[in-house]
Amino acid sequence: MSRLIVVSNRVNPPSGKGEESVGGLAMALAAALREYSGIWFGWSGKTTPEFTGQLNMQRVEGVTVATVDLEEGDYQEYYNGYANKTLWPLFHYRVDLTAYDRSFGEGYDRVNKRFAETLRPLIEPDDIIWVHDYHLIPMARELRRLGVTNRIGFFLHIPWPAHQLVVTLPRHRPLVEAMFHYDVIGFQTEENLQAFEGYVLNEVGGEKTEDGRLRAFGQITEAGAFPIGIDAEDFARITKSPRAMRVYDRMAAHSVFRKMVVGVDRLDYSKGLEERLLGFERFLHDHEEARREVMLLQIAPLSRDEVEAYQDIRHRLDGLIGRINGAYAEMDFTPIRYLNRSYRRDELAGVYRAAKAALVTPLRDGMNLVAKEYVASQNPEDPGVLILSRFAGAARQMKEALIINPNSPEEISDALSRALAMDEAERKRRWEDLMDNVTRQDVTAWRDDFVAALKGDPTVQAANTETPDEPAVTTMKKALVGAKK
Ligand SMILES: O=P(O)(O)OC[C@H]1O[C@H](O[C@H]2O[C@H](CO)[C@@H](O)[C@H](O)[C@H]2O)[C@H](O)[C@@H](O)[C@@H]1O
Ligand SMILES: O=c1ccn([C@@H]2O[C@H](COP(=O)(O)OP(=O)(O)O)[C@@H](O)[C@H]2O)c(=O)[nH]1
Repeated sequence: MSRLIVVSNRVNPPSGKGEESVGGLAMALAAALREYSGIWFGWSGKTTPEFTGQLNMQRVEGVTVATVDLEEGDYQEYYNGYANKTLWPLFHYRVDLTAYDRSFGEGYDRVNKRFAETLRPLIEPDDIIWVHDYHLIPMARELRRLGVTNRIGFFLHIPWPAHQLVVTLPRHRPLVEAMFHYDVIGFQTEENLQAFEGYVLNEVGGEKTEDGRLRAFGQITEAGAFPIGIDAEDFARITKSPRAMRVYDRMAAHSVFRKMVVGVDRLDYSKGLEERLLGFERFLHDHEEARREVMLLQIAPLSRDEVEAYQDIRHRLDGLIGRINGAYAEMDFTPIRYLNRSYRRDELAGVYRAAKAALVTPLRDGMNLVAKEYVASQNPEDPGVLILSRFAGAARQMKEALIINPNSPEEISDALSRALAMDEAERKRRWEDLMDNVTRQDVTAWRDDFVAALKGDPTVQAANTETPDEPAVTTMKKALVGAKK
């Protein structure tokens, strides 16, 4: 059996203690690799004065984890720079925060080359290689330059933005050209896929082949939508763990005669935290009767805190929360509890279960796994209500959530009052539908669909020839779904 080599900037080996670092990508890959005896390669999270290229190898629960340190300058230009000051804001529609600095692009290319050179000796002829996210778009190009002919796939965890935004990047063309060195490219949603196709067809004169693949820059690649999921089974298990139960009991005891609403997000401007708080403030303003009754617990661990835009949002949130609590707190009641630390997944599961509603209100989000985790930890007999931004990738699947526009404080306020007043029958009906989706489209389905596409499953290719008008990846996924029944 061929090995799976997963490559991502953030590497997060499962410790078995639920103490993994925060972020959906690392959570999902830890779960996806659990059943593969593969290799997980990426950044160690540490920096050194000079790049050594030395591999740190460890074996964790059947997975070989291989990491490399970054040189301090590379970390600044590649991670803080091109990845998080250029691509992240631009791909989340924040041109106003996007830095177009040439040195960042150079650092980005340099690190991708260094990663490829460090990984190269580990690759065996039958391995399949799966590269993740915006930090590593040029990885396949660099590996091909080193003579790697293995199948290589790429999955973008964040949105692919509209054509007009992509072209604001001074070197957008080489970036997209680099993507054509992959055999398969995956996006979170059909909308992201269409935006990518729109760029390829309209900006660089690319075309669709008869079997639905994309041809441009003299290369052919296969692009598809593969919505990521959570490990729903494992989440259900941790929800019943002693630690989750203890947290649930504590939170439930605190909220006797009160209703708790929860938010859990990295402290990131894309998560719509300010807008959420303004919506909550509006709710308190409009619903006098709820003022001593409803509290918001917002967990927001710090993220990318060397980047100015993250420091700015942190300061703004501190001010806003102070203002709202100052206006609406009582001597024995504070409406917003705000925590800048991270919690273990089992602790989160207990908190989610105790919350009558969850506010997931990003302004843009690739997927948002918190939305799925909230659903997976509910009590089927008394489930809470998910309030979800239409701009999260998750909204494409989770149609029975209360879908809102996060830019509107009134919509957030109205959704809150509707959620907190919703009768049990409606809550159950909505939850069952959401849970069905979270369970069916879980992380295993995501991994298996992508890996099957990357392997170019021959039975699926036969299916393609029968329906030439359909994109190959779509046909492939249909065949796989059929096979699983
Ligand atoms: O690695 P960091 O810089 O600390 O950031 C954490 C991760 O944030 C982003 O997560 C994305 O992936 C999730 C899973 O697909 C998805 O649900 C979410 O919408 C995305 O924002 C980032 O894309 C990852 O690379 C980071 O590791
Ligand atoms: O204190 C925290 C806050 C968040 N998370 C996890 O971080 C992930 C966040 O993923 P999501 O897709 O929602 O957003 P991202 O941070 O990747 O943009 C989820 O699995 C959360 O359970 C965590 O483990 N502890």
